[in-house]
Amino acid sequence: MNFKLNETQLSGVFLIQRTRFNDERGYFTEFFREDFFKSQFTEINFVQDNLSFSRKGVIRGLHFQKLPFSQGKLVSVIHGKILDVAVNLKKSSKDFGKYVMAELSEENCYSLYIPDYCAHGFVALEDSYVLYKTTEYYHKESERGIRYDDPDIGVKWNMANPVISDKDLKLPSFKKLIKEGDYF
Ligand SMILES: Cc1cn([C@H]2C[C@H](O)[C@@H](COP(=O)(O)OP(=O)(O)O[C@H]3O[C@H](C)C(=O)[C@H](O)[C@H]3O)O2)c(=O)[nH]c1=O
Repeated sequence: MNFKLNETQLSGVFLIQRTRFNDERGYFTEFFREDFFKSQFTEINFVQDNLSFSRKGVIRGLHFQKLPFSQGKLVSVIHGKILDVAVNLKKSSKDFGKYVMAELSEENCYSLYIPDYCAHGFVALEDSYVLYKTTEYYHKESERGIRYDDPDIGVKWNMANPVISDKDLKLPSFKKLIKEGDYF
């Protein structure tokens, strides 16, 4: 099998190492195999693929969709390098409010599986094309998020003067999100 699953310090979030076959022409790598995922995760069914391009310095996130439209995500980098972040929003979890960060790049062939009870975001360390599969369709009305620089979550983005959308700059704090009951 061309995939190796590694646990992270956040329960339910997994780093997947993809095999890359290099030769004089370039390289080949499998991005996704249903049999591998079904063998590791029982209820996983991806329904949508997304591609976003981010210039160096862009931060997108921290986003999630509320139940019943919550989305598990399999995040990969086709070209470039990102620091990918998942934040546990499951109230009953020992990891509630904690985050994990993983470097995903074309070079390291890592993908990150993020369960649907996590918020997701990333910073582009280089111009990057990010391809990710989701286990639920986009549902605009269910979109929620937390400010990228929330002090209670404390993500260390290591990016001076990041480029962030107006929409993301208006996202609530983690404390406000909890008050509104927007957690799992
Ligand atoms: C996510 C999404 C967006 N759109 C439309 C809505 C906007 O007109 C435009 C840009 O959307 P947005 O600014 O929300 O894109 P991102 O900031 O990259 O949002 C994503 O970034 C973080 C990191 C995520 O994990 C989520 O998938 C998602 O929230 O694409 C769609 O038509 N379908 C979609 O699935």
